[in-house]
Amino acid sequence: MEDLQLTGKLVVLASASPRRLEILTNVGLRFEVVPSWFKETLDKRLFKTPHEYAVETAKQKALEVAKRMPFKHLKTPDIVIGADTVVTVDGLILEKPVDKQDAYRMLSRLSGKEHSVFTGVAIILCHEKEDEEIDYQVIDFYEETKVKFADLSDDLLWEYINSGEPMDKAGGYGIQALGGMLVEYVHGDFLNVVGFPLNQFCKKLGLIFSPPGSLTHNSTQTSPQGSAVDTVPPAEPAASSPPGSPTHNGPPDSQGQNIPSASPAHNVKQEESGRGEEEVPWTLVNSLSKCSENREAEPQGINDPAAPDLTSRATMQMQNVREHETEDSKEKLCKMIELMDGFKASKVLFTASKLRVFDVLRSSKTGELQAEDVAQEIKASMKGTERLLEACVSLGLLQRTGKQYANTAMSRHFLLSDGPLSLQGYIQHCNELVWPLFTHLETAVREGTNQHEKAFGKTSNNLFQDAYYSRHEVKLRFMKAMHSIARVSGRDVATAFDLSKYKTACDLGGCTGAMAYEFAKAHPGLSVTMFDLPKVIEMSGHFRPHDADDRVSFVAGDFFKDELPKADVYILARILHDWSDEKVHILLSKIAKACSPGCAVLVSEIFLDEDRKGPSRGLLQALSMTEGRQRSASEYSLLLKSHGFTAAQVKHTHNLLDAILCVTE
Ligand SMILES: Cc1cn([C@@H]2O[C@H](COP(=O)(O)OP(=O)(O)OP(=O)(O)O)[C@@H](O)[C@H]2O)c(=O)[nH]c1=O
Repeated sequence: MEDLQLTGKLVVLASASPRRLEILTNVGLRFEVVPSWFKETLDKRLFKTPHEYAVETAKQKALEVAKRMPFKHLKTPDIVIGADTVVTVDGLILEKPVDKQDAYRMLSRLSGKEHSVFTGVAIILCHEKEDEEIDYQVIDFYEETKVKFADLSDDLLWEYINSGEPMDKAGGYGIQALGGMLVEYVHGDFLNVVGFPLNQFCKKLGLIFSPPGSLTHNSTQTSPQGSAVDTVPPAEPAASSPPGSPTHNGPPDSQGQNIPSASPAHNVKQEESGRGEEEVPWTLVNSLSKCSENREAEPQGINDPAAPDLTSRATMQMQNVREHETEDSKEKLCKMIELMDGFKASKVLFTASKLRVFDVLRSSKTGELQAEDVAQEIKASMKGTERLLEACVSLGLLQRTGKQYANTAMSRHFLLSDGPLSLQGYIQHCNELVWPLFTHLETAVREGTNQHEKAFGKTSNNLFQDAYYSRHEVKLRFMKAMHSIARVSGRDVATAFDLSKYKTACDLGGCTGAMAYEFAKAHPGLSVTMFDLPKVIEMSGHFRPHDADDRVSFVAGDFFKDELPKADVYILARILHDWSDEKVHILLSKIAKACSPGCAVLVSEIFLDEDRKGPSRGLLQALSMTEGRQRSASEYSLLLKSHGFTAAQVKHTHNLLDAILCVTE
C-alpha cells in the first residue's frame, strides 16, 4: 500500500457538492466527479454519535459509486472519496432542509447558540484481484468544528431563507457566503464547515499515497478525530443487491445508457486547476501527514508505525477483516429487520394518514400538538394515539420536542391531504385495496392469480367496470390514487421529451386529467384531450383545478371499443402494465391506425431494470396485478416497435413513473 502514488490513478469524488469539487480542485487533485446515488436515509437511532452517522453515510456514498462504476461506467476507480456534512444542535442531526419552512426551523434552532458541524469522510481504495473481483479498503475519519450563531431575528432569517442559499446546505446555511453573516465565531477547520475537512484529508492522503522516497515505513494512519481502516467484500453488480440496499436506492441511468463517468465540466484536469504539471503539492501533504503522527498514538492498521514487521501488520489486517465481518453481518441483520418490519411501518403510515394525524397537526395554531390533543381530534384512545405518534416519530413521519408533536418536512410535503404533491390518495388506495390483496399473497403465488375474490368477495377483471368498483366511494378512492400519482410524477413525465413540434395530444385513460394538465402546462403549444370512460369523465369534475387550462378537453369513450380522438401524440400513463398482452396489442394497433406518419406514442410506467432485478417497487407491484405485467424500457420499446413506433427515447425520471417516446415512420 505504501508504494502507491496518485499519479495515473483514477480518483473519483462521489459527491454532487460544488463546494467539495472546488476545495479539492483548488489543491490540484485530479479527479472525476460521479455523484453518489446513495440516499441519506440511514436510521439515525442506530448511531451512538452524530459523527458515526456522518462517517457511515460518507462510506455508503463512496461505496455505492465504487461498486456501480465497474458495471455502469465499465471502469474501476482506484480511489473513491465520499463525504457527508451534518450540523448538530440540541441532540438533533440537521441535514439539508427540504423546504423554506424546514430551513426556518433549523436556523431558528441555531440562533444564538453554539453548534457542531461534523463532516465524515470515506476514502475507498479499490483493488482489482486476479479473479476480477474487487477488494474495497475503507479509510474513514471525521472532523468537528464548532460554530456560534448570533441572535437572529425572524426578519433576518426569512430574508436569508428567501435568498435561496440555505436549501442545498446542511443546517440550512452556507458559512462561505451570505451565511457567514450569521456567525459569531468558528472553532476548528473552516473548510470542514463548508463541506470538506481538507487539512485532515491531505494528511490521510500523504500517509497512503506518498510519492516514492518521501514516505517511510513509519508513516501513520491515524486521526485526531478517529479514523478506521476497513475492508469490504467484493462488489456485486448494482442491480443484484438486495432490495432496499444502497445501490437499489439510486436512480438508474438516464436514457437507458451508461452514464458517462463525469460531465466535461466535472472532469477536473490539472490544466483547469491552473497548476500546470503540478498535482497535489506533496511536500506540503507529507509535512501535514507527519504532524498527524504526533496527534494520536493509537495504532490503526496499515501504515502504522506500531506495526513494524509484516507479521504484526498481517495480524492487524486480519483483525480489520474480522471487525469488518461483524460489521457486515450487523448491516445484514439491520436490513433483515427492516424487511421484517416493513409491513408494520407501512401500516403506521396508512393509519396515521387515514386518521388525518398530519392534517390535524398542520391545522393547529403552532403546528404542534400534544398526544392527548391529537387523540381528541382524531377521536381515538390516548394510549393508542401516543403509540402511533411515537412510531411515526421513529419513522421520520413526525418530530417531537418535549411533549409536542409536529409534522416533519417530508410529511408536510407528501402527507397533507390538500398539498400539491399529496400522496394521501395513493396511500389510502394501498390501505384499502393493496393491503388486503397482499394478505393473500401466499395463495396468489400458489395459484398465480390475483386475490380480489378472497380479499373482497368479488373477481376483478376490469379495474373500473367490475362489481367491486361500482360503488361510488370506491371509484372515487381509485381516482384519488391515480390523481396523486399523476400530480407527483406528472411534471417529470410531461417534461421528459421535447414535444414542441406537436400540436395535439390525447391522454388515453387519463382518469382525473391531472397528467393532461401537466402536459398542457409544460407545452404552451399543445392542446390535450383527456379520454376515459363516461363515468370517469363525469366524476373527474371533482378534481378539476380552479384555474383549469382551457387547452385541456375531456372526451368520454372506451379505448377498446370507441374511435380514438385524433392526436399527434398519444399518452398512455400507467395503462399498459394493467392489461393482458392480447389487450395491449389491440390497444396499440388501434393507436397505430389512428396515427399518421410522424405521430408519437408516449408510454409512462415504472420501467424495470433490463435484468429485471429491480426496482423492487415495480416488482412488488406486479405481485398484486390482475392480468398485466411489468416491463423494462427495452421491452416497451420492442412492444411499440411491433406496432410501427420506432426511434425510442427513454427517460428514467427518478420519480414514480418513467417514460418512453416512439414515433411512427
Ligand atoms: C454547513 C454548511 C454546509 N454546506 C454544504 O452542505 C452540503 C451538505 O450536504 P451533504 O449531504 O454532505 O452533501 P451534498 O451536497 O448532498 O452532496 P453529496 O456528497 O453528493 O451527498 C454540502 O454540499 C456542503 O458543501 C455549505 O456549503 N456550507 C456550510 O456552511
